[in-house]
Amino acid sequence: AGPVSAQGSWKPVADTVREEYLWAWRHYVDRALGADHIKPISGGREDFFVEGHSVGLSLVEAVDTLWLMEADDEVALAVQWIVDHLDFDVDAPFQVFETNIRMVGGLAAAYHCTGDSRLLDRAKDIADRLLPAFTRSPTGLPYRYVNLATGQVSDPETNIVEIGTYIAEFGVLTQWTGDSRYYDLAKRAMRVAYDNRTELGLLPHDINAETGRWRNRQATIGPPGDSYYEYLWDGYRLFGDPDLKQWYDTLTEAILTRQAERRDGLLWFPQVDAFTGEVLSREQSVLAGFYAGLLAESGHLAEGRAYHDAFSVVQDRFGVIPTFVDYSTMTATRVDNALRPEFADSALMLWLATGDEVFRERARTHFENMRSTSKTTYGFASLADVTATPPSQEDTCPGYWWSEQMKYYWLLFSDTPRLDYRDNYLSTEANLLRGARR
Ligand SMILES: O=C1NC[C@H](CO)[C@@H](O)[C@@H]1O
Ligand SMILES: [Ca+2]
Repeated sequence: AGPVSAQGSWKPVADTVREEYLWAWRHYVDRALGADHIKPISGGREDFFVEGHSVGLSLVEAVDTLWLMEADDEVALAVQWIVDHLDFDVDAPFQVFETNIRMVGGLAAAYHCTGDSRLLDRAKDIADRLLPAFTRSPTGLPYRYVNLATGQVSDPETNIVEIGTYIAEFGVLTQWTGDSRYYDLAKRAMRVAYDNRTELGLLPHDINAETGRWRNRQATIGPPGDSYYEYLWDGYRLFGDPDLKQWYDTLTEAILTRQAERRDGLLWFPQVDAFTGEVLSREQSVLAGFYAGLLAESGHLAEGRAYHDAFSVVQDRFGVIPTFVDYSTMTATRVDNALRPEFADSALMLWLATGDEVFRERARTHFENMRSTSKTTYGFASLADVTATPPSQEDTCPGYWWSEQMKYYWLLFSDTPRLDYRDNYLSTEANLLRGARR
């Protein structure tokens, strides 16, 4: 069971999370089975990776969430669809980073939860189709796209997220198949970026895969820097690799020394010039909210709490956190929000690290505000303008919704027996790669 708490008071919220999820899932099955996305307002279908060819993205993202919710009939339906219909022999370029965290991760998590080796076979199949992006790169930094059928690679103008967010999914594949190529290729790419850190110990975020040279000067813990740092720590936590911990600690020390700023008692992480430390922008992406959880789990609990406190002020002010907020004025500089899960992600991490009820309260507000603004005819919709009255919706639901926030809420409120609350691992896409209790 989770940290000791008044379980009874949270059960009704957990039940509502599960009801809403299964309600949305039934509409997806009835109207968009096999589509990457359902269009929640019109009930239509939408492709994500390649226009005109879906690969069942939302279904793959949903399997471990359904399993944790003990919706075993739905799990069986999803697994059967994967076995019968999921085919990666697609003659088109797929984005390597997105395909890894969503499809490799989703299938690996489905295997971890169900033990069905056909799912591991599929995870290996898609991972193998991504490898040319790494093996055909002169530096080991992967190209951004690979054609899943021909292995043709393209677009070296990449960033540290898209070269550095593989070690969790590739590492468990190495563990589960015995093939060390996956781990070695993922780690090699991370090393190239680390070895090119500036004298201040900071990393710019854009890099060229063919030359290994930086393409910009700005450092950020938000996109497209965020999950590079996340996966250094995660790789150490999952596989005990001391290199990854040393790289993480070195970079995090520099971030906390040179990139953290307190304003009106709140902790923020502005964008800075990686070579001089000059503050370039005080905008915070809603995606940067994950960093509060990463700091908390990696030995910087005070800073993790403080950064979540800062984002909690934003949630209280706007209801739903805008995609970009300038913290020097507390104004939204981008007013949309594509059902972003990061505030709930770090609320779960902080609750697991502290048992402090405030993080469940904040996650409940996140859930209630999402329900009241995003729920529509056939599911939950991204928001075009969180500042409008009422907030305006878009006819799309991102694949990560099926894997992330609803799973975070469920784990926070249900105390499900299917999770080992003391030893578990959720990837940056909330794919459960450790801690399933069958
Ligand atoms: O790491 C990620 N970045 C963007 C998405 C959520 O905002 C999601 O794909 C994942 O959490
Ligand atoms: Ca993430």
